[in-house]
Amino acid sequence: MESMSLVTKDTSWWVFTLPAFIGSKTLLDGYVLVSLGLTFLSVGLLTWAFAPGGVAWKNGRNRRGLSAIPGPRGLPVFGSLFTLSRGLAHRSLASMAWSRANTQLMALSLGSTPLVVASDPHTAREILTSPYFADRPLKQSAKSLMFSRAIGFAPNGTYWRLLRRIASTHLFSPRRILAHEAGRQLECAAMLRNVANQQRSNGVVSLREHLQAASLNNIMGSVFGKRYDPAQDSEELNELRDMVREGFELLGAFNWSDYLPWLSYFYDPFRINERCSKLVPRVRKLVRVIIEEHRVRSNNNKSGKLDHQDHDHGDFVDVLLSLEGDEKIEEDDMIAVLWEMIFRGTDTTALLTEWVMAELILNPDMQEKLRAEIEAAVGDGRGLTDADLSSLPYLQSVVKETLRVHPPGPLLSWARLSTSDVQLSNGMVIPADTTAMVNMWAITHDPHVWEDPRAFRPERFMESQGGADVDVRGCDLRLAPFGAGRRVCPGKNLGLVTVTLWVANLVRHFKWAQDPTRTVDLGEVLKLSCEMKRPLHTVALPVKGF
Ligand code: HEM
Repeated sequence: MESMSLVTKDTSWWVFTLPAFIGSKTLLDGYVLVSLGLTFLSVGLLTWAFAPGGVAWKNGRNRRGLSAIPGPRGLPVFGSLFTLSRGLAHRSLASMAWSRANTQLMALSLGSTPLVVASDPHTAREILTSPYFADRPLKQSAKSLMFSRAIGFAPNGTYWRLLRRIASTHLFSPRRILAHEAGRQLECAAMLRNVANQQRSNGVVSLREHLQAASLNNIMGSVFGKRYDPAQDSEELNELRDMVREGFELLGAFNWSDYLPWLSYFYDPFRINERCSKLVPRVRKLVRVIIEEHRVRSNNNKSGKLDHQDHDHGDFVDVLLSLEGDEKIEEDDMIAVLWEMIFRGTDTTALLTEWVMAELILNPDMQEKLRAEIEAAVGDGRGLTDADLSSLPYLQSVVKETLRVHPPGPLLSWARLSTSDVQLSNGMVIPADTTAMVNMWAITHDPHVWEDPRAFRPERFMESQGGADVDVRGCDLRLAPFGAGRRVCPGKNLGLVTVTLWVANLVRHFKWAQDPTRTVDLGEVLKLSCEMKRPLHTVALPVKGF
């Protein structure tokens, strides 16, 4: 689709035609280089001087509606690339929007890419729910890693709708989430045991490693029907972990060439292309083996060797393999879809749980209150189930407040792309082929939207204490950490139920306190998601009776 050419189109033609055109044998001719440099500089300066929003908004692109879209000029040629390429972009963009009073919409240039950022709930809703913003710009790394064929980056069209429908019915529907409850419980029990062992032997617990292991195994269970035992499957597990880590790095890395395509000829500090092309065959190999195992099992099943309960409790691979007719998808597409699920499902769940636990360690009174609520609900010593979670309002409020203060995707992780001019209710028009971001962090930290936004106060969501009843799943844009509209996160219910169950069990079984040698630090680092800069180290004292 044409709009997808934003960062992927081939721009190499000029390297070969330009020398001939200006009568020189080589591009490295001194005269040519100086002329090119001067032309480049003048065009850069001219467009910069006359374009609010920066170079990518030249020719009045930001003035198509009744009101112009305001924004900083940024630097010639680069625009605001430096603001987004390092540090905490959500915070820099929020400060910029607040100081310029550009919260509704702010125009920026990322090299040659025009970008708008919404930092208020109303405009955010208009963008996220518009059918003309149902595409995403495609980063080079995502394309190289096959994500253009997976749900998150596939362009809005028949193929994407088919994938969404299959995933909603067979992976994320309430019935399927319930069917995988046993797996969640299993991972949770293993995590609690490992935490207890580490506390016993080391006197402290590095919680992140336990959360990441549980998260990966949990998603592997629902998607691939495969759970790893670290003692027995260490080789395959290490390979999988290594691939996931490499993929995260590649997708999360800021690739300058996405915005300045000409840079790719001489500047690729992270060796993104080279690393992607090494990773893809490894992914294919691993996923193909698992698909083949499923094929063999399914053939045996057809000949009556396996029982039928597999159909109900089957995993996502079984589902994809069973598709027929128009719904049948190619093996490479299947690999892309399955691979994406591991990516999306693993880090978000682990890092959100880590943020919740960090806040509970810093607020022991809240931790105590939560433990008391859980005990009152399941004091008879039985295990907590998914069904118990909805009747624990304080637990729900703690998770919501964490999503507000530490949204895992502060810029909603994946931007949107306009496929035609979009008229907003404030009179601004966002032109076609514009990348749009919603700064959810700015919204959840805006004092006009939330009272005392920097304070961690779960009570603000307790209806019994006059708090607000906010649905975080995309209905209320004051707090929409899973996005909204047709591209809202399809894994939101699975993510929420997993995090809530794990937090409840972690608090029920242990009293969590600061490790005096490494106190809790709420510093952030923004990669693919926003995680704690320093992994959480903590003391976990077993609660009597468990
Ligand atoms: C705490 C957990 C999670 C958070 C905070 C989160 C957040 C998000 C956000 C902000 C988006 C972009 C939404 C938009 O553009 O409006 C997204 C998309 C997506 N998420 Fe999640 N997510 C979580 C868990 C999961 C899980 C567990 C899965 C699957 C196993 C998943 C799969 C996806 C997919 C496939 C998309 C792309 C949807 C599309 O483009 O059509 N997410 N997520």
